[in-house]
Amino acid sequence: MSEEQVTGTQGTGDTPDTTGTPEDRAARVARLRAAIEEHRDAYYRRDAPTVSDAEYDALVHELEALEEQFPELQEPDSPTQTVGGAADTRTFDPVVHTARMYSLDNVFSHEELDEWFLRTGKSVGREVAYLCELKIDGLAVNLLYRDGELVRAATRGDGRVGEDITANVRTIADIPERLDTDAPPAEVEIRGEVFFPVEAFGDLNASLVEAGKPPFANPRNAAAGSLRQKDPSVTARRPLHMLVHGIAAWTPAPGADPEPAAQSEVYELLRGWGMPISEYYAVKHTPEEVHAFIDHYGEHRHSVIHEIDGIVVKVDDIATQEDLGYTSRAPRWATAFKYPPEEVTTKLLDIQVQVGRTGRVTPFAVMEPVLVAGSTVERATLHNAHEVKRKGVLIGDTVVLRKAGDVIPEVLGPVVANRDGSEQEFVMPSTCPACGAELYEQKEGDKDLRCPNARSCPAQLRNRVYYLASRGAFDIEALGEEAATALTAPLEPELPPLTTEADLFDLRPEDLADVVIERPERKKGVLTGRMEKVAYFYTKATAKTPSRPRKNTLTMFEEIEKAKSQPLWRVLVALSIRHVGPTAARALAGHFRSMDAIRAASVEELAEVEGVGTIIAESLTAWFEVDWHREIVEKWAAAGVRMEDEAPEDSGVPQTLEGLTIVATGSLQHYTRDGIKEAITAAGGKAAGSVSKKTDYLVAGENAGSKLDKAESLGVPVLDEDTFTRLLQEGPEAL
Ligand SMILES: NC(=O)c1ccc[n+]([C@@H]2O[C@H](COP(=O)([O-])OP(=O)(O)OC[C@H]3O[C@@H](n4cnc5c(N)ncnc54)[C@H](O)[C@@H]3O)[C@@H](O)[C@H]2O)c1
Ligand SMILES: [Zn+2]
Repeated sequence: MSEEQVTGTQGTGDTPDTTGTPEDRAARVARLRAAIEEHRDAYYRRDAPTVSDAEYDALVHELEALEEQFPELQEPDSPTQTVGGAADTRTFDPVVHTARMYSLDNVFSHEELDEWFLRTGKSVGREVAYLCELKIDGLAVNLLYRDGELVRAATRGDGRVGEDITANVRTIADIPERLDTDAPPAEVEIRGEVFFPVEAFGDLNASLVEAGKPPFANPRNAAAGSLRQKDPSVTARRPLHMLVHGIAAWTPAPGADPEPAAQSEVYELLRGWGMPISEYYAVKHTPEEVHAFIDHYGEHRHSVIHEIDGIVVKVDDIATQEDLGYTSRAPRWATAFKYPPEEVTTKLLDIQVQVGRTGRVTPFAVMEPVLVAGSTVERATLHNAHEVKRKGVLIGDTVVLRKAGDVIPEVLGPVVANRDGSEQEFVMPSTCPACGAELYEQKEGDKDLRCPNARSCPAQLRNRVYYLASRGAFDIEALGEEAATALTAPLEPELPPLTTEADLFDLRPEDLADVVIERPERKKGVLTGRMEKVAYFYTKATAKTPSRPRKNTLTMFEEIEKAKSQPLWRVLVALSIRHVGPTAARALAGHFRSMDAIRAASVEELAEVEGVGTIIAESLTAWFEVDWHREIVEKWAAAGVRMEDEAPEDSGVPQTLEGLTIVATGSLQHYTRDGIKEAITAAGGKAAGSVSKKTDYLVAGENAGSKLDKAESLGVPVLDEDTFTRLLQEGPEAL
């Protein structure tokens, strides 16, 4: 990066700063151009960008806006007018492309896309069909076939001159040496994208780290770096794939296949020749259909094996493409709709460890807060010490952080080029940070380390208490994360109100009068960076009023009281027995109906219950063998927690769903996630979590995602909410 960090107006469509003197503007334009060229060099030549694509795009966007508003600043060799990249002719032989390779223009919103439709529609003068396809985030490659034989493969380079990577490309299994046709054209260039499957990325970085080599920041760089190797045997070991998306430089041969007249026909022809074609393209006839295609893949961006950064929209008819032509850097007949970025770079400030509910000690990344996919992220789990090593990240690194929609944020890899030598390797502690106990591996060679002090490690106890109050267990809303800390690990008194969850239902408000916790101080909701001590459950005494329980504390006690009559499956979940989540707990409660019966059952009897199995059965029996575990159940029972469910006959609910397995997905109007499962189970059905061939019905609400796709592909009947209600009331005959 240049001596001075040039950053752009992040995001899209922001107007650049156009105030200031013409000299200021010219200087800004010069700085932007220099920074963009530097980034291009790092990205295309070294396969190691130092900023995220979003940051790069923001620079380009600002430059474009300035050049548009002040035409006197335009230059033919500005990065806005040229295809990014240059052939590295010291490592590779240069290749002059027979037909130029272009970049693509971008739009960042549906409005901008509509403007593009309007522009193209106006130039063409009639309605046209559009071919929509996924924009593959990989490396552009040009394949030259002469008389049906692959004779040369090259990178894009600057669009005119690329790099000869023929030997490397021959190692990619997707790419045929010979076109599967008896009548090939005399010469044709086939263009496409080489990519690195997202799933294989973690393994590649792990093996690089192990060999003492720098890891890649993301799959796109892994593709480029793997292909642009001096030694093709290195490329051969990488799981590269290719998808092709265009032809150029077609020279006919007598009697050969005719040149296609539409982009969609190109794909049919290429498929017939044995070339790898994406299965996700479609011809659309109206802008509305194109918008819908874009929205669909915006939601299903991750069901594809490669990364996608957008959708490419192309005029389908090739004669019309030719009429529309090209600018100096991109076709006018196509544009790329860019999705909001999911990858950003940020600083890895520290790696800390946390102790979970079951004693697992996991490292997590503490990062400079950064906005990605709509939310601010500052932490991400790193799973275990082994995973930290595999990723090759060091404390102090700039890292690529990826957050996809609602998916948990993930640190992809380090930006090695930004290291200055001050970065530090993470060292996994050998003792528990919460209780000091020596950590152990549960099984020889386990990647996870655990704290053995299950009963009284404050961190484990706190997390169990937080969990037992959660929505899937007792559902005690007023007992959140902070209250769980205050009950089990307060600053004062030294002996916390709870030293085991067995005593939860025996707590009284007066036991909590002295509890003080320490927490980050906020002024008007904003963190001040200082810590403050607060009396947590009680108000502070003043000269006039004595200390008394806060409203929230009283609510917590009311909710704890109510929790005593929760159904058996919720009690089971609340016990934090490994592998016994809501689904298994429902199955167990449905079958045995009482805690005593579950406790008395043998491993075999437990394992026989549908949805339970040996692992859960063994985990249950082992759990009941521990004294302090049994004490929890006994103390809860003595305090009045209900330990059995009413018999199904007594429940009065007609068993309309007997023998049916039903999955619910999406948001429903009259049921919560748990509510619908309860309704299904109460009516004798099985509420399953995922769709399989055994699923009888899928109940789909609004924004149903992958489960709906799966059900449709397996032919599982899909019900809307009203139909489900009818099924519930009248049974399957009613449908
Ligand atoms: N982080 C950085 O420092 C840095 C530097 C330079 C470029 N970049 C990134 O690279 C991109 C710009 O590069 P670009 O000029 O190559 O443009 P582009 O990647 O936005 O679009 C052009 C390319 O898309 C490819 N493509 C993928 N799927 C396609 C399909 N289905 N049909 C047609 N083409 C398809 C083609 O190979 C074509 O060359 C931006 O995303 C930018 O953020 C990042
Ligand atoms: Zn511990």
